[in-house]
Amino acid sequence: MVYQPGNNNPFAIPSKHGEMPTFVVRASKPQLPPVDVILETAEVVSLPMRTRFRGIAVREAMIFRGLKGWGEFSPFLEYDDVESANWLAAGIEAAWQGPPPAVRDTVPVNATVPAVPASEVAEILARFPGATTAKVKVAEAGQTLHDDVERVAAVRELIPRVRIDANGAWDVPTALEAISAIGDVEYVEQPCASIKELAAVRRVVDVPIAADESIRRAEDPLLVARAEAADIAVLKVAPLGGMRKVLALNTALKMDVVISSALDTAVGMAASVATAAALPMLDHACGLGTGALLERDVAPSFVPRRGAVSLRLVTPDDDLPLAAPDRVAWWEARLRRCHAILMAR
Ligand SMILES: O=C(O)CCC(=O)c1ccccc1C(=O)O
Ligand SMILES: [Mg+2]
Repeated sequence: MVYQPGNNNPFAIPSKHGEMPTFVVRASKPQLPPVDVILETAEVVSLPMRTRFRGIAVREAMIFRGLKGWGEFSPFLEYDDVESANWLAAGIEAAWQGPPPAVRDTVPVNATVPAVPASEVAEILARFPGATTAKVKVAEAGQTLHDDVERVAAVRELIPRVRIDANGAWDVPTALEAISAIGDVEYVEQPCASIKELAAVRRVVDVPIAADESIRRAEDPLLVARAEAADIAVLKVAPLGGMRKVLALNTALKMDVVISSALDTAVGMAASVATAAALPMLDHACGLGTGALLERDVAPSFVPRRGAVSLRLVTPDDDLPLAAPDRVAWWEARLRRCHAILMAR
């Protein structure tokens, strides 16, 4: 924490020229609420999806209330505790610090198209009214390049600006082949898994390359920029440890950014939208319309209207779709382990 200047410090002594001294006090780490305080208000929810996404048919999440509102803790089930601890830091920040100051109150969003057959594209896009950009999942396991080409073509007929996300599934030659087969796109998100491969693809193709996993799952989120491996940074608030962490990264990266959800519930989405709303510059649609992919949410979802979502605080509904007792116990144990990791950081 930084206190300055010393104007309201009763112990400050003005210099002989009359200025008050500036001094800086740094806490060793941000204040963490005790884990039992978090657990007092915590609920574990189980949210069915309208369409399977990233292999997920039911989204589980823990939400809890702090002094400034609600926070979400929802790392994907397969993530380890060290990675998941970032998600907890983000939830605690939302609940005990609240959002940073906004510079806009709506955020343009892309339609998010899971790896569905081309025949289902229109029905998915109808959930994102007014969207002028669509993000299409490609390179799904068990599917072919032909499936991707057909799906993207079906999207393009309805929404001209398309970005694709391969989630790191291609090697370099496959990425080059796929990018040329799929044709004109706004950008290609995470075509390959490693930073080296991203850089190799980027050197050869004209389309911009976006990095997602190479930032949010990396030891050092700045490596992508140093390696000149991407044009655009896709930043997710929970995996990167919170709203202020993402705003700091945005400054450090000196790249165009897109804020995207991690399949957040409305509670996590409020923090993601608040982050996008606080960016000094925002030139691209964000991936914050995924509430439209949930059958049920913890509060009214951030569903896009006229291609944008609106900034707002979220209070969960009274009748939450609660998870079964064994799942609640699993999430409580995970919360305790991740909290211990944050205490030790
Ligand atoms: O960016 C979007 O349109 C939606 C968010 C999204 O795609 C996503 C959601 C959960 C986990 C991973 C991803 C991803 O971008 O890879
Ligand atoms: Mg992605």
